[in-house]
Amino acid sequence: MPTTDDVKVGFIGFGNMASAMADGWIASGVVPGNRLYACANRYEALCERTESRGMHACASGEELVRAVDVVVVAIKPYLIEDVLPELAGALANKTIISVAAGWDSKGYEHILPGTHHISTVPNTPVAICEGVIACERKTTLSGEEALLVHELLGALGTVVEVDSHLLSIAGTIGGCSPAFIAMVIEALGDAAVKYGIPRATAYEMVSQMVAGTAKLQLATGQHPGAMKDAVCSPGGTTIKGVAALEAAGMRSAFIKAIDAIEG
Ligand SMILES: NC(=O)C1=CN([C@@H]2O[C@H](COP(=O)(O)OP(=O)(O)OC[C@H]3O[C@@H](n4cnc5c(N)ncnc54)[C@H](O)[C@@H]3O)[C@@H](O)[C@H]2O)C=CC1
Ligand SMILES: O=C(O)[C@@H]1CCC=N1
Repeated sequence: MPTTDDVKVGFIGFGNMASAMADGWIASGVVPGNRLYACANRYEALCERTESRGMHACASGEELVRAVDVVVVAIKPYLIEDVLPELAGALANKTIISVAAGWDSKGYEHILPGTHHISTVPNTPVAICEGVIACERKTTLSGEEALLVHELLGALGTVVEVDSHLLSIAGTIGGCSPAFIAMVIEALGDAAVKYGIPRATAYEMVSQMVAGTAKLQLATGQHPGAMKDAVCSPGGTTIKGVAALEAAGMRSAFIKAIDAIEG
């Protein structure tokens, strides 16, 4: 059984999510580039993305699976049923980590019965080891494999284990919300630019403010409402902005965004 000292990890599909995971493993030192492998549908483009990271590019899924111990399934969810069954033989003795939204343990048992798999949904901040990785509690991994996978994923951020019926919403909150928060950063950046702050300075300020607010909540465990109240002086400036956000339906807009995905 491999350990993090010698494990070889391969990505089937090497787009945004897979490359973020590779960057996190390389940055953390947990899996160096020379133990990371990838295959994708456009080999030339793949080589550019792997070479810059010191990784191996494989010409086919078969070649990739044979080379590694742990296989990360990082293609679009609708491709999984086409791509994986052809690799079933080679995957039989491998540890499979799925990152595809909507693919739980039951789905994998259907297309790859008897294989060793775990279903997860990470997010793009894994690239700097600040991710959230939702993991289905139900897996078909052995105890040793589960320990290795948790060590690998733990290097990328906070691992949150959930029951099967919560994997979808946990994946949505962790996996999709970076897009929403990036929109918030862009919007506040636009507002800063409107009042004369240069764009680069605006994004630096806004992103640090978002990171600092989130870190404060994590460090203190404060209720977010109490954190908001602490900024709103009576008759002050912030409460005017809070009232404007409420009038614009900010809270229901976020809840509707989640409903649009989960509903
Ligand atoms: N982008 C994100 O923030 C997140 C993505 N995910 C999941 O990650 C998976 C990949 O998503 P993205 O990286 O965003 O997509 P992407 O479009 O950036 O990457 C997809 C990759 O799959 C490759 N590919 C296409 N057909 C292939 C085939 N037949 N064999 C091998 N490789 C093939 C493409 O060349 C590309 O490298 C999806 O299942 C998605 O649900 C999960 C959480 C967050
Ligand atoms: O938008 C998507 O389909 C993927 C799944 C989670 C985040 N991004």
